[in-house]
Amino acid sequence: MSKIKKIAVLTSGGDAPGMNPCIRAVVRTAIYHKLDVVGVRQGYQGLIDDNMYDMTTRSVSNILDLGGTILKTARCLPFRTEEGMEIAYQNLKARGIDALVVIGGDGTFTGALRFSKKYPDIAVMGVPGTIDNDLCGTDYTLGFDTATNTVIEALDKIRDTADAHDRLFFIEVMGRDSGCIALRAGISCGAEAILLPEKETAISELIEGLKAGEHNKKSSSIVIVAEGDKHGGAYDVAQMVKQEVKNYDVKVTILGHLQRGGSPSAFDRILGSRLGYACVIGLLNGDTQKMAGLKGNSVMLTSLEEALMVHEYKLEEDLMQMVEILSI
Ligand SMILES: Nc1ncnc2c1ncn2[C@@H]1O[C@H](COP(=O)(O)OP(=O)(O)OP(=O)(O)O)[C@@H](O)[C@H]1O
Ligand SMILES: O=P(O)(O)OC[C@H]1O[C@](O)(CO)[C@@H](O)[C@@H]1O
Ligand SMILES: [Mg+2]
Repeated sequence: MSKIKKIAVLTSGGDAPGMNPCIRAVVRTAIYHKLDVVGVRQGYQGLIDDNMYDMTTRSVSNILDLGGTILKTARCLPFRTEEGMEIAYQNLKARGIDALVVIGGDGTFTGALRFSKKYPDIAVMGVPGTIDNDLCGTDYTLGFDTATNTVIEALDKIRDTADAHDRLFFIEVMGRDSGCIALRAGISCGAEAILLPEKETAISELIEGLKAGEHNKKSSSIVIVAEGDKHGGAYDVAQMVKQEVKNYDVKVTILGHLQRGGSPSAFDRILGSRLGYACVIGLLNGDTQKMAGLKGNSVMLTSLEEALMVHEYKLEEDLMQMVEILSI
């Protein structure tokens, strides 16, 4: 028999499509199992400000198709301090909350793990909610599929105009520390080259590849630059390449925050529902400091420590090689 009686749920870090279906699943699974549920507004900031409200089954009606997060989110500096964590803990205790579900990325999990080690009497479970797909223990994070599809839609449009004008485009996509969107979107759109934060590409190699494309009578070329690439952003890379590929008219597009918005894809709605459900069942079974993730087609629980290990295995070397071959 579970000791948990009241759980709080929050979304933290960058918003990601699929967070709302996940909140819905957490709330309804908990209520079905006779738990009380509290929604925390603005991530960890809401814990510190005691900005929380009681949720009912109707609090999450008709939100499956909404992007963003009905609970709002934030990047909260005070939660990184011991004092901030203590205030958050006291606010949770005052409300009789004995478990916390956090939906967010690696930063959110780092905070959750620290908090849980300091205050183990509050059980903590995580759902990987970030467009970055930079967590271990899950093949996909919530929002990655929708964001990648959003990028693909934009890239297809850019290819039209690039082709019409015989231009070389440098497109910057999100991923401060993660090249997952860049790689998947690049394969989907036939990018000529992809620059990732996890793997340094020599500018000389990039130029050589673009010149080979020119030689092979390519009319347009697209280079995807993940924002965390070591050479800087797309503007910096374009500047370095420009002098060397004189025949191309060079343009730069930064896709920016449009990548985080929009209605979640079917994949993200289903993933959010499954992972939110699994977190509550985990809490009922006495689990804590774990993340619910998808491996193959199975939902699995992984320790938060393991979830935070390096994600580079998601950028398979053979895929990078394939990009080179398929773009000749
Ligand atoms: N070391 C830490 N200790 C305590 N809290 C932390 C720590 N790192 C991050 N956090 C908390 O988690 C929040 C979210 O982290 P971050 O801004 O890195 O986003 P994220 O969860 O990684 O999501 P995304 O990368 O998708 O935007 C931070 O604003 C902060 O409140
Ligand atoms: O502008 P913000 O909200 O700080 O978010 C930017 C960061 O968030 C992410 O999009 C993840 O949500 C990163 O890829 C990016 O670097
Ligand atoms: Mg992150």
